[in-house]
Amino acid sequence: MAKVHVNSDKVKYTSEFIEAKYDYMTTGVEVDKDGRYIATPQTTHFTFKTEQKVPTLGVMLVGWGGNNGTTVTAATLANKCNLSWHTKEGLQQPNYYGSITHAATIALGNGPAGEVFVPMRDLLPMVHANDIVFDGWDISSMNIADAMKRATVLDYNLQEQLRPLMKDMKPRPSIYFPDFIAANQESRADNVLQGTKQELLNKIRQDIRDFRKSSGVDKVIILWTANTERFSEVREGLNDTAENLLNSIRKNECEVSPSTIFAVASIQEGVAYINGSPQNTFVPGCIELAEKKKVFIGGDDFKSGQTKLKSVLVDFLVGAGLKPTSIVSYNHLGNNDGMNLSAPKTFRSKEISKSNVVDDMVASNSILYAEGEKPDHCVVIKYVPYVGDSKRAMDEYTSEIMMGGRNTLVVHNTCEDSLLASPIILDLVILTELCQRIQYRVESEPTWHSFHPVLSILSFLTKAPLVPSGTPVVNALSRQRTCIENILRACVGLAPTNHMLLEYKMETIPESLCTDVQKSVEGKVNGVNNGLGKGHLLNGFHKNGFNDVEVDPKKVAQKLNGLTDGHLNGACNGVKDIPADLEDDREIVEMQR
Ligand SMILES: NC(=O)c1ccc[n+]([C@@H]2O[C@H](COP(=O)([O-])OP(=O)(O)OC[C@H]3O[C@@H](n4cnc5c(N)ncnc54)[C@H](O)[C@@H]3O)[C@@H](O)[C@H]2O)c1
Ligand SMILES: O=P([O-])([O-])O[C@@H]1[C@@H](O)[C@H](O)[C@@H](O)[C@H](O)[C@@H]1O
Repeated sequence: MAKVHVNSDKVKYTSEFIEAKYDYMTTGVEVDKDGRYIATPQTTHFTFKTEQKVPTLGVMLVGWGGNNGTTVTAATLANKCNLSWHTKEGLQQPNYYGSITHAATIALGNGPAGEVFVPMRDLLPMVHANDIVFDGWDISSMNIADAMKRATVLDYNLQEQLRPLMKDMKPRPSIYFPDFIAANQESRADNVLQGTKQELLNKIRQDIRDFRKSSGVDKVIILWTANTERFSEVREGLNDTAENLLNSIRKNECEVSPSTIFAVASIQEGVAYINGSPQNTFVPGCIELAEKKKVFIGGDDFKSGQTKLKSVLVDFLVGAGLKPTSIVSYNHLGNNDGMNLSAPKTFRSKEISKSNVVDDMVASNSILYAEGEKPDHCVVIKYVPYVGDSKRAMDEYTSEIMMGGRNTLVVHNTCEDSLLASPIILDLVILTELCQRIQYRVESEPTWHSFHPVLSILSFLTKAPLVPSGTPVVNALSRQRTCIENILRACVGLAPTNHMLLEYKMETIPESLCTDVQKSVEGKVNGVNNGLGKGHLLNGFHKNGFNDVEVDPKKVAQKLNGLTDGHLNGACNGVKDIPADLEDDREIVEMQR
């Protein structure tokens, strides 16, 4: 049960559903014959319905034995068992930092003491990471405890505590086509299925059914965190339609990749599939199959570090009217992913996903950029074994500023790749599962609908967001996050967050916007012109040197105006003099202004 309860006649809570009426307000834009933008406000009346029951969730990772797969498994076990461990800095507690569904908050609204922030997960019932059951496949047979050791991501003291819990976790044999990943991966490929592509597809489907049965979970989601593959060729007759793709698998076509076979198997089993790597798993035929089967798919390529920062910095620069003209992104890392990316064909997949992330932001500002104009953008990735999973990203952003000026930002960003990717894996599967429990209808139509099978709400978590055909690709991180927040808010009938905070910007506040203390304090304090704006009261006097006055705004208002509790809770009424014992305080405030 979610902890936030919306008090509205438009929101109905039952044991089974949360049902919320929501007016979706947008703006239609047309350009008239004179070149003017004609903006027309539009309102669509939605009803959202969210199942309250949170299922038990099984997550099958392709590449389970890798750095990300072992780390996310270990992290959930450490949190679930509340394992702490000694490091040179002291005793470390487990946490889910980096996960927006476990460690991020949203601004719910305004209370007596100002804005109220609540955990994002408190809006709607969500799976907790502690409860996820992991399974999966790997071309390496190493058990997950030994693979965790191989990954050298987590502290030894923690690994030793986790070993008993993970040593019996064995990745299932997987599909291995050497041509799709770097040749340097062959040495670990001792856990490989044999057979035609159709036989492999059938085996993966069998694995999914076997896991669902043996684990007893209510739902399964499959996520690819195996090595980056080269791009598959997209060709008419091969994979351009669902039918052609299925025929190509039946005909054992060599150009069908392992990841696409996994995706097809997942979709055919009605299981959502997420691609954490940059390759084009979702060839057109695979997307069509997902659409036909109404199964969620999402991707591509976790947005974890260097690119995540890029989608913030470029958004800031362009949004501020500054013109990035050159972006150089270099990084080196020493994990197995880095070794796999040292091959040109697999690097190319990553180069594409890391390079397209600025396109939407650049295209949003025709003042700065002419049609088709883009900043120089270079991506370099080098394999340096010694640094392991601790990727070093170095970026240089050069921008044109006013009157021919230049600004250059240089960033050094040490990204512990798997510790940044693991919370993203959790958010991907938790948000996907939540979306499976959300339905909507428009106006009073009888039919309930689900989100489009291509789950573009996941864009915040991916470098190269997969979106429904013909819809916009948004990479700006702030917009992506606000999209998630506002969709969750809509599901409980709350208006989208807009950061306007009009309540705190007006000379007089409409009755409907006042909270009790604001009414009592604002009306009386401003009246005596002592400069004690609500900001002072609501932020606590102690910040302004009033150490002897309670921080609680209600008590402060009472003290300021000798008000009874009844006054504080009442409507705005006449201002009284400041009691003598606070007279001297007013002078301090005047000085502070
Ligand atoms: N911050 C990050 O770590 C980050 C960010 C974005 C994307 N990614 C992507 O996530 C993926 C995993 O990253 P990692 O650091 O865990 O890499 P990793 O090399 O440690 O793990 C990949 C695992 O996949 C296995 N594997 C390879 N081909 C397979 C197949 N066909 N079936 C099953 N298993 C297979 C390998 O044996 C290995 O254990 C990579 O594609 C990487 O590009 C990682
Ligand atoms: O997410 P991000 O930090 O921009 O990109 C990362 C790359 O810089 C890194 O080289 C690669 O190994 C990771 O898989 C990840 O893709």
